[in-house]
Amino acid sequence: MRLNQSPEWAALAKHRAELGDTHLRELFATDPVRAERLTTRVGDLYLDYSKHLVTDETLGLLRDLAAARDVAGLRDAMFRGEKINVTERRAVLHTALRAPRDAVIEVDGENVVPAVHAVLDKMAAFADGVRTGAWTGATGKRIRTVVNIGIGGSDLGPAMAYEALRAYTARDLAFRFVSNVDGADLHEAVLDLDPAETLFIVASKTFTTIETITNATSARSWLVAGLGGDESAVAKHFVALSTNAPRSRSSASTPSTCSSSGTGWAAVTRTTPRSGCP
Ligand SMILES: O=P(O)(O)OC[C@H]1O[C@](O)(CO)[C@@H](O)[C@@H]1O
Repeated sequence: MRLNQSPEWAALAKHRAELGDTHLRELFATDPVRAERLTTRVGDLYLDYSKHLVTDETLGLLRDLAAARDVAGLRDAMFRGEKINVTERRAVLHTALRAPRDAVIEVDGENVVPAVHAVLDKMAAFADGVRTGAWTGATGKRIRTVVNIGIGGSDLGPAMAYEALRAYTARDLAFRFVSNVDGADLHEAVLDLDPAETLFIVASKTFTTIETITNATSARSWLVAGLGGDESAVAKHFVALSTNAPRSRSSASTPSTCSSSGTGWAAVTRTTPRSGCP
């Protein structure tokens, strides 16, 4: 049964209609401790839903809906590593990405935490190299601008992380995000950049997304043209962020890029054509 056809959904919709034009001011006036009652702490997060149009009845109806859809059961299945992503038939282990090194999270009987940390370590080592200047562009110049090419979650995710952690970014590095397949987006993003100082991150979970591959291919042409036609320069200016290691390795835009062991954990790593994948 679809969510919006369930009796619990209908009860919520009816309740919403009954609330009508009730104003938050009325809810605060009739319940002076509302601000204390309808707030909670979860770890570092302070959640304040007192300023939403909710009453005790609303919360009860929401709980009924969650119970009817087995949210708690699915949450537990997620933590157990069961394949609750039914469209991709895979586990949804965002929890594993945040787990400490010594945690044990099993998928199909295998603890995935070491694989996650191996990828995180690789990503950190690469990022450190860019920040310190140990990783340079093909001409030996330091990387000054990082351009993320991706769409949907592969644009919003990196952009959100950048916005959230902006205060901690290296101030001698600039970051740009290209997602629109309209060539104007990439054109404007690289207009004032020196290819010798530019690193492209091609972010795509599947590495099959037409907009991203199109933009990456255009970026590659811009880079090679800007560096005097030197195709080998691509290896120092493109990395892939993907769960599809084979595809990202063979991509024309990131021919020298390796992902991790194909474990399904997103990886951003690279190598030179000479050294092969680590
Ligand atoms: O990361 P990918 O595989 O390039 O996909 C990009 C986006 O395209 C979608 O698959 C569909 O819009 C989104 O779910 C995803 O964020």
